[in-house]
Formats: sequence, C-alpha cells, structure tokens
Amino acid sequence: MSVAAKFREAGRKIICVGRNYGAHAAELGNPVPEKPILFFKPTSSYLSEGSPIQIPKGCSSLHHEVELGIIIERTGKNISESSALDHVGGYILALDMTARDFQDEAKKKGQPWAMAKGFDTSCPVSGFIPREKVQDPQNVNLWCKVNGQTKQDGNTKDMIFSIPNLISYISQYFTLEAGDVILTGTPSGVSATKPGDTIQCGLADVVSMQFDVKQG
Ligand SMILES: O=C(O)/C=C/C(=O)CC(=O)C(=O)O
Ligand SMILES: [Mg+2]
Repeated sequence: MSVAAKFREAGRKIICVGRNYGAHAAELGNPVPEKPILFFKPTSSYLSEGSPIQIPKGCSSLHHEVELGIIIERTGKNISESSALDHVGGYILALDMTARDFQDEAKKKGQPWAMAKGFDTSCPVSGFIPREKVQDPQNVNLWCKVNGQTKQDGNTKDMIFSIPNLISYISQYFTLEAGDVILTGTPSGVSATKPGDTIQCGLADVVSMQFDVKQG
C-alpha cells in the first residue's frame, strides 16, 4: 500500500509538536521550549473536507492551529539529522484543532492534553502532498482565515526546531513507521471559533482546504 493511503490507517501515529514557533508560544504566555514538546492525536481524529469540525461537548473555546504535517515513508529509529529527510514521503496540511479551555484546565491540574487535542474531528487534513510539490518545506507559507478574515499568516522558516531536528529527536524515543505523521506546530494567530464559522487554510499555493464548524 502506498504511503499516501497508509497515513490514515489505525495504528499509525500522529505525533504533534507544541510551541515550535516563538510568536505562538508568546501569544499564549508560554516560554520558548528547550526541547521539542510532543503529544499524540489518535487516527480517529482525522477529518476530510466535506465534513464539519465538531466542537466537543463542554468546550467553549475551540482554537484553530494551522500546521505542516510530515508523512513518514521509511521506518527508522535513531535517525540522524543528515538523513532525516530521506524518511519523508510527503506532506499534508493539517489543523490541530484545540479545545483551549480543556487544555488550560489540564495545564492547571498537571493533567494530559488528550481531551483538548485528540477528540473526534480534531485533525482536519488535506490529501497527501507528494514530496516534490514542496520545494523547501523549511520555507513555506502557512495561512488560516476564519469567515474570510486572516488569522494566521506564518512561514515554516520560523520553526524553533527544524524538520530534520524534529525527525531525529522524535525517532530517539518512538520508532517512526511508514504512514506516521508529524504535525510540526503552529505559527501565531490562533483564535476561538464558533458554530457557523468557516475555516479556510492553505500551504502557500500548493494546497488549501475549507471546513465548517458546528456544535458536536
Ligand atoms: O502550552 C499551551 O498553552 C499550548 C500549546 C499548544 O497547543 C501547542 C501546539 O499544539 C502548537 O504549538 O502547535
Ligand atoms: Mg498545534
């Protein structure tokens, strides 16, 4: 099976990186991390265009976070930074939808972010983007609009930890397998959405996608 079809399979990992852009860490009042901050989403959180993002029950602050996703094609453990990009099969555009109020509560209590980050529909994604369509993944524009108004307008060159650095670091702890996805963090401009909103986002002129928001 091609890696393009494999990444949505149950059993694949969605490894997410947090606070990987200084301006986003600052807008939420967080320090810049010294090492990558990692968390997971389940594959049941994937959502394709045509279906709505559903605000989870009890959430009153659902934030959009537009992110570049890396699709792993070649399995590896302890991958060196110099060979990291050889493990990449392609990319996706993703929204790391975040129940910010759940996350704030979890942070206060020292609890995990699973409910805030992993609920059904929390990972809207584009189709698979072949490697050759993104000439320089470390210098590509990421944008997000809500109801036509620009909220996020960033560039992957502003990542704190680069893509090779992330792949190498993550693979020291988790074997990276074909079909696994790494969401590389969001630039600044995250904001709360409400039922009836439409979120549009894009990766330069390579791909764009649109999702309606409704109450779950
Ligand atoms: O620490 C916080 O308050 C929030 C962190 C995030 O939600 C991290 C991300 O998912 C990200 O930076 O993309
Ligand atoms: Mg995120």
